[in-house]
Amino acid sequence: MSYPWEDWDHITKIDPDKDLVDGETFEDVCETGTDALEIGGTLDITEEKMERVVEATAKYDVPIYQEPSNPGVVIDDPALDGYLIPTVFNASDSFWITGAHKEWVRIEDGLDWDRTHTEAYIVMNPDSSVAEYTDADTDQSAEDVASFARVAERMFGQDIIYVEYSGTYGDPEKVCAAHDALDDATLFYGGGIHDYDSAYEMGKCADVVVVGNLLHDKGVDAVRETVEGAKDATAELVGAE
Ligand SMILES: CC(C)=CCC/C(C)=C/CC/C(C)=C/CC/C(C)=C/COP(=O)(O)OP(=O)(O)O
Ligand SMILES: O=P(O)(O)OC[C@@H](O)CO
Ligand SMILES: [Mg+2]
Repeated sequence: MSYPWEDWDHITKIDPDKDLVDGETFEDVCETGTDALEIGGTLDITEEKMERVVEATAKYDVPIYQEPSNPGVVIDDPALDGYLIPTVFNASDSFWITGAHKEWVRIEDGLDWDRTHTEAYIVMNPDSSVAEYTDADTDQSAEDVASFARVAERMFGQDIIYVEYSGTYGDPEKVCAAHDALDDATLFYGGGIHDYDSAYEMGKCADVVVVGNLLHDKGVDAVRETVEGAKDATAELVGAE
């Protein structure tokens, strides 16, 4: 089975609780060259805020995926290409591994399984909201991260492994270790990507880099630079094969 993210280099993550930079529009976001939009955040997300972003982005030619942080914010909108449902492999509370998922399946009838996919998160920044929220054990060596990645792919059949440093730039050695541990799964990296060089460096390790805060803090020109960094990293890797 092949999946769209196998061809992506760059995702822009839009936090529905945050504004775009003054004067910028969702059309500008879609014109950065990013391969997909992921809509989600950890704090203060509501269905209404989600709907607003989906409505504003649906008419452009970039795929849009909802990334819900809890079952209560999932929206049913045909404009969505799909749902990327996190599961946190290093959460201390099993609610964030399978518990929330069980609740979701219990309360919703008729889930659209064809559009529902999971992301196996390894949460690495202890100061992020997502680490606090899921009580993640972020003290993981490169070997630990690689082992989590391998477990996620080989034992739990995950197609997306996500090394998450939300809010801070991570350790490329750990991200590369995760990549080396995978056979076919796609490695997402997110956290602190802020310019061409950081996107290029992480793009050399991860298959897809995810850019979040930069969009809301610095705007679309800064995001475009990260798209270029991520694409150049992939082009060089392909050229070297
Ligand atoms: C079963 C369903 C439908 C949902 C459960 C989904 C789970 C397990 C969520 C766990 C938390 C998680 C991994 C959320 C994804 C979104 C994310 C990482 C947002 C970024 O978080 P931060 O940047 O730390 O938060 P803020 O930007 O909101 O401060
Ligand atoms: O906001 P930043 O630090 O870019 O992180 C992106 C994303 O991985 C957050 O879930
Ligand atoms: Mg954030």
